[in-house]
Amino acid sequence: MLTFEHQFATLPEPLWVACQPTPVAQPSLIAFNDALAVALGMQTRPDDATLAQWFSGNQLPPGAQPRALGYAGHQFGNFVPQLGDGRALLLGEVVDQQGERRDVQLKGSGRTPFSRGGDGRSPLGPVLREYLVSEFMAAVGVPTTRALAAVSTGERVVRQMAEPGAVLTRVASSHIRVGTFQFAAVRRDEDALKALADHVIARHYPEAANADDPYLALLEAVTARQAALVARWMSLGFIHGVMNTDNCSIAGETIDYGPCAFMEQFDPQKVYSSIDQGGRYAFDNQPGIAQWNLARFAETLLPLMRAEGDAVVEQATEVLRGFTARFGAEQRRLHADKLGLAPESDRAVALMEALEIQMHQGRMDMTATFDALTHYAKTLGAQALSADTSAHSQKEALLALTTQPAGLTAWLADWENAQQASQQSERLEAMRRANPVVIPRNHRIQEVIDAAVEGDFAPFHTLLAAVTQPFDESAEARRLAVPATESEQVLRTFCGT
Ligand SMILES: Nc1ncnc2c1ncn2[C@@H]1O[C@H](COP(=O)(O)OP(=O)(O)OP(=O)(O)O)[C@@H](O)[C@H]1O
Repeated sequence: MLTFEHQFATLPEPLWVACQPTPVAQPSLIAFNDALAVALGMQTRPDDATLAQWFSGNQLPPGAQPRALGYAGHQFGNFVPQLGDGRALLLGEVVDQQGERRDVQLKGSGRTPFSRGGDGRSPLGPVLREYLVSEFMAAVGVPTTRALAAVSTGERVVRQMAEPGAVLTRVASSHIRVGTFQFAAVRRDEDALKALADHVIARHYPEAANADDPYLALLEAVTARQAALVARWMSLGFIHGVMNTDNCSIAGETIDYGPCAFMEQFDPQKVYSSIDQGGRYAFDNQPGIAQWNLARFAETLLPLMRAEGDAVVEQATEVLRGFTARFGAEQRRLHADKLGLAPESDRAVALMEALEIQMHQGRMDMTATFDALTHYAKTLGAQALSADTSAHSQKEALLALTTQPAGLTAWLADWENAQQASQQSERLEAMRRANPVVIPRNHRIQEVIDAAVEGDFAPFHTLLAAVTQPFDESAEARRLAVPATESEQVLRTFCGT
């Protein structure tokens, strides 16, 4: 059993509202994440029917006290003072086997006081997308919310057309966002704001409590986590798609997988989301947007900070400026890993910039490029040891990915040079782990959703197995790793609300 606690209930009530889920017609379990359930402390697994009842919201798991959390947010730069959990309910918190607190939340469980005009529901497609992508992120070590369960409701939800409905159970270090702070700040409720900040410090950043100014230290800690997070996204070609302040997690986890996508052909200005018409959340804009979101966070904290007047603004600005250096340091480390270079290599950044130009000009698939480069590095290492001759064919495989082989050949010569000093097996291992074979490609997700809408969940389970073993080199993994052909490409993603 999961033992639910309610630390959030100690926060003042404008920040949350008690609310019950709305039962669904015919809950049926699509997926349950047994490994995560065990990590959360579930010792015996209830049967599927019970899990379907619990994780559709039809019956509450023992101890759960559902709450909708309030939050505000800048959406595409425009401030909305009240958003909140319009289709989600926090069941409670559990302490996992590591002693960490985790929120367990239903998403798609019916209307709440924050629903505005919405129906409180979620279509099946976005539930499967979030399940697949968040579990992939966890498998490659990117901080993320997790998927515990997906349940179909037996009801239809009406969007562009009627679609099957589903409920996702999501687990997070917490669901507190920059928007949660904005919600308290816009009400000028300093007590709620302070209670929230103290709660976050106690839960996520206890070391900040001992700083001269705990709230400045909180800003610094959240800035560090966001910088590290966005660097990880960039290293995988991940485009979040809707980096509003209400989707900027205070715990530094990826949250809200609505219109997200992994870039295939490398393009720094790539946008998938149909609602991101101005390209605000394009691939290369993501670090700057994260910093912008953190500035909105800083604004909410100013009244709590110790210094006053210009001094407090200067201090906060200095911390925000630090984002760039933190992001850069993390990115350098990740670049070195992706290229199979020693972490201290000063050539990683220049080589990566040059490779990005090659990938862009040569219309190269980003994931396939790094996968092929990893293979090539391995054969080069083997060649040095045993005169292996497959390096030639690995190089050919890499060159087959580009429309500009001359440019890539020249780049490879520079890279091989830099590589020579770094051929130890642990470097190759780090390179492999920085470069997954399988990612949840957009067209594969779409295939899974199309089959699931017709009642066939087998493709979902196949893809889930592959993306949660993303470094696997099996034939099935290789099949799912193949980039979309031109006709298969998914050019636009949708919020899925
Ligand atoms: N079908 C719906 N019914 C009611 N409210 C909704 C619905 N879809 C979205 N919302 C609300 O609209 C706002 C923005 O939606 P958005 O898609 O960013 O969030 P979400 O995907 O529902 O939630 P999260 O950020 O927790 O993953 C949120 O307040 C959300 O609760």
